[in-house]
Amino acid sequence: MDAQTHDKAEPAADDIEALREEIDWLDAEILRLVKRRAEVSKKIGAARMAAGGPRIVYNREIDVLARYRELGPEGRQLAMALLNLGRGRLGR
Ligand SMILES: C=C(O[C@@H]1C=C(C(=O)O)C=C[C@H]1O)C(=O)O
Repeated sequence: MDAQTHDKAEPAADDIEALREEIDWLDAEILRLVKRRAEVSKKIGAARMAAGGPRIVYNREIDVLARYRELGPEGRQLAMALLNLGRGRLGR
């Protein structure tokens, strides 16, 4: 069995617990990064608005949407959720 075949094989029941641990770790990392992203985005928005700039910079948001395009419709939803989280109360 080559590495590729092995990668595509179903995990044995014994592997499930280890894979779940990896998912738990990944979710914790994703949550940490999403929270940090929202914090940074809010900081930029507050600084820009304090300087009299706009609340939203559409060309930057289009770039963000493009980054997630490879994930299809879910990528768009994910990118929109990230952008919305960064707006916080500023965007409501
Ligand atoms: C963070 C910024 O402010 C807003 C938030 C963005 C984001 O969360 O990626 C992108 C563009 C802006 O509408 C920015 O201008 O870079």
